Amino acid sequence: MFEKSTWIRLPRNVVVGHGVRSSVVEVVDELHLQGRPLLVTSPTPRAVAAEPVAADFEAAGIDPAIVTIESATFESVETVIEAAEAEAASYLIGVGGGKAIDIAKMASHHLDMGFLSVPTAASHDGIVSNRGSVPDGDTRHSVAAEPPLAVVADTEVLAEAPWELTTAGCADIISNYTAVMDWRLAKRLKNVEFSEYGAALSEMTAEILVDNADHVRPGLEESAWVVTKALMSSGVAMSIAGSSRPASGAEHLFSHQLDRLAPEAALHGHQVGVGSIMTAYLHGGEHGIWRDIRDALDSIDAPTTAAELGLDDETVLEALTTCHEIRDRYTILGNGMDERAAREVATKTGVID
Ligand SMILES: NC(=O)C1=CN([C@@H]2O[C@H](COP(=O)(O)OP(=O)(O)OC[C@H]3O[C@@H](n4cnc5c(N)ncnc54)[C@H](OP(=O)(O)O)[C@@H]3O)[C@@H](O)[C@H]2O)C=CC1
Ligand SMILES: O=C(CO)COP(=O)(O)O
Ligand SMILES: [Zn+2]
Repeated sequence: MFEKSTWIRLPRNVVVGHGVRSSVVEVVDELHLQGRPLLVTSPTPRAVAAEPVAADFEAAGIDPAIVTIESATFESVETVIEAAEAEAASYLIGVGGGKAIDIAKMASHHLDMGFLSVPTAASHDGIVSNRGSVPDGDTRHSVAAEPPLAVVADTEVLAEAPWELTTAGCADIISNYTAVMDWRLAKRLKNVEFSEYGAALSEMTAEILVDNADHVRPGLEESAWVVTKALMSSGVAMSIAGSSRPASGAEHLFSHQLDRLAPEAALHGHQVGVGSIMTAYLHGGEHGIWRDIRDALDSIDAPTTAAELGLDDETVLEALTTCHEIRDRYTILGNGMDERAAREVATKTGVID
């Protein structure tokens, strides 16, 4: 008897383009959302986009509330839940980078409320996904969360953000190559659930971005357009898979461990990009695709070495040898890397000297 079932949750409206920030109120209206919005933001995005969006709501006769969070933690999720209750909010709007959007997504899941995603940086592929990712003690799991009802991605805002945020988004997409390699390996060795559609979409997204790398240049609004479309596509791959597997393998374990060992040293996307160079080497050896990944990162100005991440060699090696413990996700790292093997892969790929 056939007993499979799946439930793919995706946004109803995705609005991308020049100046669309001013469409947030219209998008809310189109979704028939009633009552008071709570804008969930972080310090810089508050000034860049949350306050202008709040002003648009006021002009439309709607009184919005705003809460600012500083970090991607469960305490921040709690802060937002309390603010939503205290302010009698009816729905949430995450305005910011990955931190603000993840926290809004997770709080709205807990509150059983709708949420909109308004990215201010093309820096991560959680813009559309129904996963939230925050550290939990010594571990980190991406948890099921509310997918956005709608996404409003203003390329003018995204293009004005610091360039390294956009290159971080590119690197988060380029890392899909190794994430899918790890996923296939885990399917073969551990029989983990695998989605051909999720994997194919994730790989195709990385392919299209790399093919369009010439259009990803500082000062070009078109860069924000190209990268944001890729970030959305990667998020849809995660929603199809019902897991972050299409976009998160050992290179993400490496980055999550760096977040613990050297908090705020580098952006999420940049860390996973460097991780991806090394895990591609572990998958394919000298003649694998690690050089293609390094060159693709280099071509869009993303870091390819520990020094460019602002990290010392020992921190990179510690992360490589311990990151398999951070979550129960089988990858090319297996039960962990030997220290000399870690030094060899990091040296051969030029990540450390
Ligand atoms: N759920 C998912 O599927 C995914 C989740 N993630 C998560 O997303 C996070 C990484 O996202 P990322 O965006 O790099 O992290 P942040 O949200 O921390 O943003 C990075 C930096 O950019 C700043 N910033 C954001 N927008 C602008 C702007 N327009 N102008 C100037 N500065 C700006 C932020 O300012 P400020 O400090 O003031 O906030 C912050 O300093 C991680 O927590 C990661 O785990 C990543 C991928 C997928
Ligand atoms: O960053 C992500 C995908 O790019 C989310 O993955 P995690 O499940 O590792 O948090
Ligand atoms: Zn990521």
